[in-house]
Amino acid sequence: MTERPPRLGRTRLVAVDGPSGAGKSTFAKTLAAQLNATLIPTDHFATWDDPVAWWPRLRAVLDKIAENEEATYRMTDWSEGFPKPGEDRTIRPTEILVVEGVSSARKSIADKLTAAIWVELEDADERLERAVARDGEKSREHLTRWQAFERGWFAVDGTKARADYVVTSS
Ligand SMILES: Nc1ncnc2c1ncn2[C@@H]1O[C@H](COP(=O)(O)OP(=O)(O)OP(=O)(O)O)[C@@H](O)[C@H]1O
Ligand SMILES: Nc1ccn([C@H]2C[C@H](O)[C@@H](COP(=O)(O)O)O2)c(=O)n1
Repeated sequence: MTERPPRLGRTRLVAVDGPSGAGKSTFAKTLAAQLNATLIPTDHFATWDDPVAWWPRLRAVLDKIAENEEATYRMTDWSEGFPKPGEDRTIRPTEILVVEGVSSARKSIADKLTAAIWVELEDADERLERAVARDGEKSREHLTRWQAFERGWFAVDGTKARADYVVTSS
């Protein structure tokens, strides 16, 4: 990854995208630790009612990092299994920034990405069961709705076709 050039100012921005339950968060945590990178999960912005339209708030953070400035945002808190406003988080300029979550590799950020990684697991039922096992049975309805939404999003955005790497979960 460090052989590829930075495209967000001095920062190498790496996006880990793919459908819910495929293993993005798990993969991205390991990747960020190995690269000594800062990790921003899009869960810090998304809520059930706002799956992707929060983007301007994350984009504002990325724009500050591109200017080599620190940036602060209010995290969504999922600790009780539902989204509520959480604490502020400040991100400092960094050599490598990993952004992980559905829509993190969206078309509008493609020219700033050092790498787009697509994490997938073909079996949609298995993905749903993994996500329900993670979040609890009460989340099944939300997750089912979310997975239907993201299918449409990915089809329109064409995310996978732009990926530099495809990681297949097993
Ligand atoms: N390779 C794997 N094999 C089995 N289970 C896995 C694997 N990778 C992740 N999981 C588990 O599957 C669940 C979903 O993984 P994870 O949260 O990383 O996916 P995600 O793509 O980030 O999902 P979401 O978009 O819903 O946040 C978690 O409970 C995780 O521990
Ligand atoms: N513990 C969590 C965290 C997030 N979610 C929601 C947030 C999104 O609506 C959706 C997918 O998140 P992404 O992979 O895009 O970061 O899941 C949740 O239900 N439980």
